Amino acid sequence: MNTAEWASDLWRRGCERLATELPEQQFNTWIRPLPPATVAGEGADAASALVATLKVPNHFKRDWIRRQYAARIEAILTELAGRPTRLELALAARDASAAALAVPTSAAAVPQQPSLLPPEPSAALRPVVQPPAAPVVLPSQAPASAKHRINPQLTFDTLVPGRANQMARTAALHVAGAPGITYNPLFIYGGVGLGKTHLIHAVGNALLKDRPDARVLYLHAEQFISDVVKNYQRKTFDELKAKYHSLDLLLIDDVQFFAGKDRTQEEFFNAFEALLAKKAHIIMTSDTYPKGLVDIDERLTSRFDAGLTVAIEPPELEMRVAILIKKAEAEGTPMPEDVAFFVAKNVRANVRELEGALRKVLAYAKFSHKEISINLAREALKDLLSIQNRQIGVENIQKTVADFYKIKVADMYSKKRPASIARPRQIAMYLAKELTQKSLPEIGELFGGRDHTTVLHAVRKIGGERQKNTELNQQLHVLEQTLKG
Ligand SMILES: Nc1ncnc2c1ncn2[C@@H]1O[C@H](COP(=O)(O)OP(=O)(O)OP(=O)(O)O)[C@@H](O)[C@H]1O
Repeated sequence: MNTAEWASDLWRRGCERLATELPEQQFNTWIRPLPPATVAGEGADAASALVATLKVPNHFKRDWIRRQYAARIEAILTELAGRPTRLELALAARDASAAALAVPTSAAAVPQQPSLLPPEPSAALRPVVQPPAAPVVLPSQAPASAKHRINPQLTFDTLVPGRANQMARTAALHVAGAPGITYNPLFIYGGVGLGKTHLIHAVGNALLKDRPDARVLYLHAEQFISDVVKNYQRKTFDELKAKYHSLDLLLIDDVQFFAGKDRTQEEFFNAFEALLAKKAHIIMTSDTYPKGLVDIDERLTSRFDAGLTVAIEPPELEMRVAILIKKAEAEGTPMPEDVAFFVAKNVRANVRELEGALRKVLAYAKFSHKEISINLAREALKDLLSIQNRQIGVENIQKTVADFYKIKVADMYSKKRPASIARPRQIAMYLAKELTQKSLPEIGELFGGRDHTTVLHAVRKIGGERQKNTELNQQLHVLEQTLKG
């Protein structure tokens, strides 16, 4: 096993272990999306420490992972490697290997001997948990190597509409009907499993239905990165250009993966400009809004934001019910509404989890030869429900929010009023109201004997601000997901 394989294997095993230790939700939110880890020091003196470097896309995630998981990751890697292993969390572009890359400032400035350049830092180590394999579609004119299918199941018809995806769906429908005109680029962001990939496939499918000869390409950002690396190594820049610059519609998933990949960003910038100039449409997805992206060149992020940026939120109860009913029907096993409500009330995080729960219920009904009922669903989802039903306590909310904003838990009960303390306290009150059954006076009591009107004020203030302030909204999502763990 060579060094890269050894490091990759170590990280893979570390992830497997973490996946068994952490609630699925936390693993999926914090560990699964991480780009590749590199490990330095292996193979040297067996007593010396290894340094595992994980690249994280922004300060926010770095701080959270450092506080919540770094010690455990270090302990696991130390055990698996049999050597002390220190964890470093690097903002993608600032680590040494990325900084060492010479980056051409324009396509014309590409070095004459690109093979002398090292590949993108992550090229040697693939992420352990890959993003879902990305189907690609190109019509007949496309280079043969890139001919694959877009997923025909992911259409507007199979996408359940709701408040959570209303804006994004409307914008996507608009683009599908008249690509290249308005909302270009369309930037869709939101948490894991909320339907971003589904939505952009739906645009591709719709356009191809109208115009079967349209050149449509769907790909995950990781594939773009490896395409750039491959073409640089082979010096086939024309192929790269031919593939991307000639499209009518480019659908690119998870652009946060471009963080720190300067050469990739350069090529994407070129493709982006070429496509917009010829009125081809670009739709991107990401886990955060353009200004929240870190280590992506500002000239790119400002362009990302120049068309329309829309969020997809976690689905509300009615939408979750509708999704369950529709998907059960598609499986040929209708789900009674009361059962759908029961499942939807208990599985709240995202659509992917909802699908997982549905699969369990359907399989349970099939193998036990029983009708689908609430009792059957309760039995089928026993493990999941025991986790969900773990009460979220106000104390846990106070601790999580205090950790997150780096204040003392004691400040949650104190009378201190500086904004750096008062605001996290208001956020904790808001979450306490949202995530627990406690009344306003009870919450006030748990926050150092405050009056219920103070709690009400905080709940209204944070609730109102979250509608307008994307950064706050994002932070609240992260806190909610972590607390629901
Ligand atoms: N509104 C919806 N109606 C029907 N199915 C949905 C809806 N939203 C999501 N899904 C389904 O949920 C699953 C997860 O969705 P998808 O892969 O599109 O999420 P995502 O936001 O791209 O997540 P990630 O960032 O983790 O890739 C898919 O099977 C998708 O078809």
